[in-house]
Amino acid sequence: MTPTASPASEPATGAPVQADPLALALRHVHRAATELRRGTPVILRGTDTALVVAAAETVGGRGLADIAAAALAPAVLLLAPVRAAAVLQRPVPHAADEEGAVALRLPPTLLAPEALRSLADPTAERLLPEVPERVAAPALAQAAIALAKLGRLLPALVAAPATEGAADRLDLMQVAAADVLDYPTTAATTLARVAEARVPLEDAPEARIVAFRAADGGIEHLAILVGTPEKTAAEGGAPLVRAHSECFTGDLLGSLRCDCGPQLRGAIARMAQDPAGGVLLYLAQEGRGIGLVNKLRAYTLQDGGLDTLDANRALGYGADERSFMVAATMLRAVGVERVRLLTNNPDKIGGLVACGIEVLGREAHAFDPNGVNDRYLRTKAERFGHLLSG
Ligand SMILES: Nc1nc2c(ncn2[C@@H]2O[C@H](COP(=O)(O)OP(=O)(O)OP(=O)(O)O)[C@@H](O)[C@H]2O)c(=O)[nH]1
Ligand SMILES: [Zn+2]
Repeated sequence: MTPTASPASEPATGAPVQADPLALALRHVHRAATELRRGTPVILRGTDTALVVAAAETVGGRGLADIAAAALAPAVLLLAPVRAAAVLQRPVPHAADEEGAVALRLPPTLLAPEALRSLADPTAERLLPEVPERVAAPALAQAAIALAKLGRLLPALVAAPATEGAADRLDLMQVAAADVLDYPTTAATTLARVAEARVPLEDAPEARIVAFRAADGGIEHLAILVGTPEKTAAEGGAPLVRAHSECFTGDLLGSLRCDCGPQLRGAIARMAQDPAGGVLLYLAQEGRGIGLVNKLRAYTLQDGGLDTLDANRALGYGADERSFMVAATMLRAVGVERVRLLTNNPDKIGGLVACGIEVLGREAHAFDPNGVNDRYLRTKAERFGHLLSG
């Protein structure tokens, strides 16, 4: 740079360079989700409304004071329908839905960090001083629930319509509700290759790892290329592909609660034996997209009698929060668009096909129950429709 040149972010005229709008939207949403994780409120903006929200799981006295200072009307608690039904101790219409938000009035006894955590978390339930009453949900409630989920927090938020100028006055971050709702799709479409290396594996000496990062700067997804799948694809063939969602407990620690560890190692070994080679997509979608902390909570609920699907719903999450658009984008980036898919899950086939990947066939990928994961595997077959034979 010459001494007279403008900074790299500005052209010679001095006018600011227009940042990529998609990258900007992602960055805002990512920062807003991080604010919620810290217990700081953020302001969601619609076309003509604004909602100040904080996560019930993390908010403290300071955050609640900011909400009170920003609010046009008393704060309510937003919950996913299934969690709301549990708190109200009665069915709520559409409580089986995984979409939607229910609002509860927050009397002063419940507008306190401890009580809010009890309302949010079915694994931390204590006797509440009173049962709250249902009220109409404010505009943008659905985007608030979506933002908490993106932060891998319990989908439970303190919320109030915000006054004009509250963001500047209280130094709170603002984010467009539409950007929050579009985030998963936008993040998947901005994935880019950022690093690549040869990594010989015990079961697959010819392996390479390619790392992908979305424009939000969030956690990376990995593609493990075994053998020469790109060559197979270039010649019109279909390599083996597995879309494997991250499982810290199963993949890394050898947890017996699931079948992820054997599926991961088994897929790599199988690809190494296949002349067409393979691609294992290691997707940062821990716990079917609910995150590790919530998966541990789901395990606690499963030890109390719920199965894996109902445990997710009791936390306020859907049965499966994953999108396979990330997987499709990565496959396209490595030149593989026709695949033989290693899976038992028909939703993965449908998800990839919907994103333009041609699935020529399914290869069963089932391992025997281990004495601990028997119920988990049974639930996957009975309630998720997993196919357990070729
Ligand atoms: N929420 C939740 N997630 C779990 C539980 N057990 C395992 N998981 C997660 O489920 C994901 C495993 O899914 P996959 O093996 O990729 O896929 P699948 O849906 O079982 O389909 P397959 O391709 O047949 O294996 C990982 O992210 C695990 O962390 C559970 O009890 N609750
Ligand atoms: Zn697992």
